[in-house]
Amino acid sequence: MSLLSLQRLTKNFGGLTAVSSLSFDVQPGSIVGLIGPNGAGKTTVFNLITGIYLPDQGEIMFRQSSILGMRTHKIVSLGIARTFQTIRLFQNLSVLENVLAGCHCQMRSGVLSSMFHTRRQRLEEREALTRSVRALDFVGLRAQAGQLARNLSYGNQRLLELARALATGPQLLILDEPAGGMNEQETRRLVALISKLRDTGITVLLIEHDMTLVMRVCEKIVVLEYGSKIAEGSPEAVKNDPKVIEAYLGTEKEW
Ligand SMILES: Nc1ncnc2c1ncn2[C@@H]1O[C@H](COP(=O)(O)OP(=O)(O)OP(=O)(O)O)[C@@H](O)[C@H]1O
Repeated sequence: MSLLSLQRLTKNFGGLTAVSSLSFDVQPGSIVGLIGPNGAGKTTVFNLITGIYLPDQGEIMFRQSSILGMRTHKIVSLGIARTFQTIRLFQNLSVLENVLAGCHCQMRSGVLSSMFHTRRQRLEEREALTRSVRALDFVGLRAQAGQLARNLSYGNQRLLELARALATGPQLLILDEPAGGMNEQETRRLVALISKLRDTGITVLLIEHDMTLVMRVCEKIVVLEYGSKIAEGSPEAVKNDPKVIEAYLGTEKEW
């Protein structure tokens, strides 16, 4: 049974159809890549899944239930976390504080509990701290927990975003160009981390222009062009698909 199922999703922006009747499934425990030329609609798909946009048509099922129309924080609490194409960190907060901020939407205590610092709130804070430290450990940034985010290298800032998403305890992790701006060594480390994530039972859906990374880590690849799916299958099958080759050759820019 699928963990995530997109069914005939369509999103228009004025006269432009950014995503057109798109359907695909993500199986639990898999690593799926969403690729396509610039402007193909990949980020829009992520924004639809995470509740930033509402589709004009279609359905989004997570664990067999519709998440259509839900607010982003509700979707996160159900077990979907994401990172963004451009780094979105609190640069003047510490590495640990950045991860803790990501846990915030999981907390149930209200304003009154915060004001009076109730037992429940203290418990939730301690749990958030444990999860945050564990996430930093996972990405290899525990030793830098006290540093300001802005003092981390670019590659480590990307890993910090990954840790922040991980600390929410997701079943599905959505990564928008996780290797963007990384050097070769950082990319290799990321590939190992993504495989390690899957080994812990987390399902990964990623957008990535680095084809070597995509081909190396993904079991399934979905290819978009002008908002429509033109291919879906194993890296080998997709690489040799004439429609994909044509779309790839037809674009001047790197995927
Ligand atoms: N909020 C918006 N309003 C209007 N048009 C938008 C909006 N978001 C995206 N688009 C348009 O929808 C199309 C798909 O954009 P999207 O960012 O999803 O593509 P992408 O495949 O992620 O591209 P890239 O690889 O460059 O990040 C583009 O033509 C884009 O200009």
